[in-house]
This record gives sequence, C-alpha cells and structure tokens, in this order.
Amino acid sequence: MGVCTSSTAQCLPRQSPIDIQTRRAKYDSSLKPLFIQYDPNTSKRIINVGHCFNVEFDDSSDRSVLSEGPLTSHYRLRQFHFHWGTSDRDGSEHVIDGQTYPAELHIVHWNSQRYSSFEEATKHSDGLAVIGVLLKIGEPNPVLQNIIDNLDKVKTKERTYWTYLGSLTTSPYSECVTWVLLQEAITISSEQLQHFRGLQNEDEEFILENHRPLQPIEKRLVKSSCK
Ligand SMILES: COCCCN1C=C(N)c2cc(S(N)(=O)=O)sc2S1(=O)=O
Ligand SMILES: [Zn+2]
Repeated sequence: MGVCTSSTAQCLPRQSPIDIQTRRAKYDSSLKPLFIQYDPNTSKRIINVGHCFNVEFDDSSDRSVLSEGPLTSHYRLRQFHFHWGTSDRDGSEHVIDGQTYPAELHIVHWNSQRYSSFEEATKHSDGLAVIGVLLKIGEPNPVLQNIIDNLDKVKTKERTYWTYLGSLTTSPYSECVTWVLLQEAITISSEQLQHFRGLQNEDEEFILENHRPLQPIEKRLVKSSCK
C-alpha cells in the first residue's frame, strides 16, 4: 500500500493539518481505547532540527509502543516535538471548530509490526501514527518541564480522540500518517511557551513559529471515539 505523493487520479490528497469540525465528526463505536506504553528510559537525546526540536527515542525494539484505538498494528515510539506560533494566539497545527491553540505536541510512532524500519514505514499509507496533543495557556506544566521522564503522564485518564488519515505537516509531507488527536488539551504557561521561541535555526535565527497552514479535508471523514 504505497503512499500517494500527489493528487493522482486514484487518490485524493490527504494532507495535514485540518480544522476538526466536531459536529461533522462521526462517532465510531468500533474505535477501541488507545493502548500507550512508554518506557522513559528509551529517551535518547534532544536535537534541534532547524524548524523545531525533536526528543528522540531508542526505537530498536518495541519498548515504547502505541496500539489499539484506530490502529490495526502496533507502532513504535520514534520522537516527539512541538509546533508553536509567534504569539499565544495561535501556533497549533490542528484547529478545533476554527479555534486555534497556542501550541501542539506531536508524538511520532512507526508501524514496526509491518515494516522493518522507520524510513521504510514512511513510504506506506499506514506507516506512521502521530498523537497530537493541543496545548492551552494555563498553569505551568511540571510534566512539560521534564517531559522526557514523564512521557507516561501525558496519557490522560479519559483518552477520547478524533482520528483521520493525513500526512506529515513538514516536508516531505508524505501521506503516511494516521492522526490521533486527543480531545483533552494539556496546559503550558506562557513563560514555558516563550522558551520555544528562543530556539534558533542553523542560521541562528529565532524559530518564532513552525505551524503549517490548514489543508483541505477533501472527502475525508474524521471519526470520534466518543459520542
Ligand atoms: C520520508 O522521511 C521523512 C522523515 C519523517 N520525519 C520528517 C518530518 N518532516 C516529520 C513531520 C512530522 S509531523 N509534524 O507531521 O508530526 S513527524 C516527521 S519525521 O518523522 O521526523
Ligand atoms: Zn509535528
């Protein structure tokens, strides 16, 4: 099942991010709860990739995995990163009923049940699964402060979510992602968020924003795990 890299006749584009119009989301009773099992000891390093920073994980074995939910395979944790804006008014990539959030966390996993490597998985339409978590301004979030050791706590008790088929939101925009967007936002303080804007790219310019504009939903259906 290859990736449609362009809007060829047999497949409409499935680009991300999108505006989740909650009243159009369809409840799917077959959607199971997410199974998230993270071993914080698999965290490897934080790396500035120019447009954001990635916290990378040892993905040489299935020690940190995501399964169930809308997924039919188990997916291995690869990295997580954030998207933000020049102010607290916007910065998230996904938007909910037209409402932007100040930032968004992406937890990236690849289908280690079907593919032999992350690179191979990105070439297939079911290759990646990314959990999107919206961030809203509120109390300083101790978990975000040392998220590496507490990734496990990012899991909210009631993990209701929206899911749809989409793409990477940064180049090469491969259409290989099953998006799982949690319906409960977590908090971050404005001061914590300001630290993100202090990151610099390879030209030593501040990374003031790194969120992609909304993409057309086309004929896609967004499913909800709850009514
Ligand atoms: C073909 O190989 C591409 C390598 C894949 N990656 C590159 C991205 N641009 C990217 C974007 C991601 S996002 N913002 O959609 O979660 S995750 C991710 S990534 O997994 O780190
Ligand atoms: Zn991302």
